[in-house]
Amino acid sequence: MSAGIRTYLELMRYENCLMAGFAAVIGTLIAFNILISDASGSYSPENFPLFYSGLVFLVVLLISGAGNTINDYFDVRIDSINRPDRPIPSGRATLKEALYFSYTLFSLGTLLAFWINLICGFIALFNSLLLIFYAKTLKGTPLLGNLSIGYLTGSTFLFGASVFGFEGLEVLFVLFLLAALAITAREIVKDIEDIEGDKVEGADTLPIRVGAKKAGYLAVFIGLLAVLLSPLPYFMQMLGVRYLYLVLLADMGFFAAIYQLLVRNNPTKSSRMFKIAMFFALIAFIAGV
Ligand SMILES: CC(C)=CCC/C(C)=C/CC/C(C)=C/CC/C(C)=C/COC[C@H](O)COP(=O)(O)O
Ligand SMILES: CC(C)=CCC/C(C)=C/CC/C(C)=C/CC/C(C)=C/COP(=O)(O)OP(=O)(O)O
Ligand SMILES: [Mg+2]
Repeated sequence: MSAGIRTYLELMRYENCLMAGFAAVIGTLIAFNILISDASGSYSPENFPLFYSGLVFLVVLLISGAGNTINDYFDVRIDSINRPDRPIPSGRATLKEALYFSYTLFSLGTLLAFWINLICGFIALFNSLLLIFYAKTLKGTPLLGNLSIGYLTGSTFLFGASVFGFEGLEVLFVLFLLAALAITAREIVKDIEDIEGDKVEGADTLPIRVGAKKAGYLAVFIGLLAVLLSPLPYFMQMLGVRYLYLVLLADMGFFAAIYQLLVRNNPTKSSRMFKIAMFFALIAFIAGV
């Protein structure tokens, strides 16, 4: 029986896609907010690009969904050990269905991105190719794979800001950096969580290369760096004081994630706490506009 809608949504990991799309629109909002206060006066409050913001959301939703799907396509063997309940190893979706679905999403997302402007189009094209390269090859490269996902997720903010061309890109670099650091730390924690299945499969991840303890210390260092830099958007006057109060809540979540990893030696709970903290950080970004 062919895969149903629910299975395709599961393949996309639609919750991640919604969060990524939301982050991209926040990037558009924050860039616009900064550019309208710019002395040149080339932007005014009444001309917020609502239609293009919808396109930004849709492009990121499609391309991140494509990235999750192609990831499961190439991970079928390792997932049959670590995640046997996922759509492909469980038999609810075939490899061919997943591959065609992924390429359809990549193509649609990239075409829509070029509709916005050339910078958006080239970011979408580059990210699509990187997601395929990650799933096929890069994932098995210690740390480089983690950094790729960090860049890709952080790039959602840059993508949203690139609705305004290059000037949008430079104002959102700090948010890109914060997200990239937080996600990279979480990706290392996820590799610590998957170390047994990865060993059986002969994968070459950072925890397998240097040991779970040292990999954990690196994840903690990167996570703490993100927390230390988190007040920057306020002090750089990109976001208001509401951001500062709420991001301190998110920072407590990051500390809880670090506690779960270092003290309780629980990478599963740590990974989940990282994700909750990132969600609060997203809320902080929007509250700070
Ligand atoms: C310190 C500070 C203020 C950090 C900012 C953190 C922040 C706002 C991050 C944004 C993260 C974001 C845009 C997430 C979207 C969801 C997503 C695509 C995450 C990447 O997930 C890849 C992961 O491997 C999926 O795994 P799983 O969640 O287990 O399915
Ligand atoms: C900005 C634009 C146009 C696109 C960005 C698209 C985004 C947000 C990509 C980054 C996040 C993402 C969707 C990554 C997909 C690849 C993925 C699931 C990586 C993690 O996979 P594994 O390392 O295999 O771990 P699990 O499969 O166990 O989660
Ligand atoms: Mg995978």
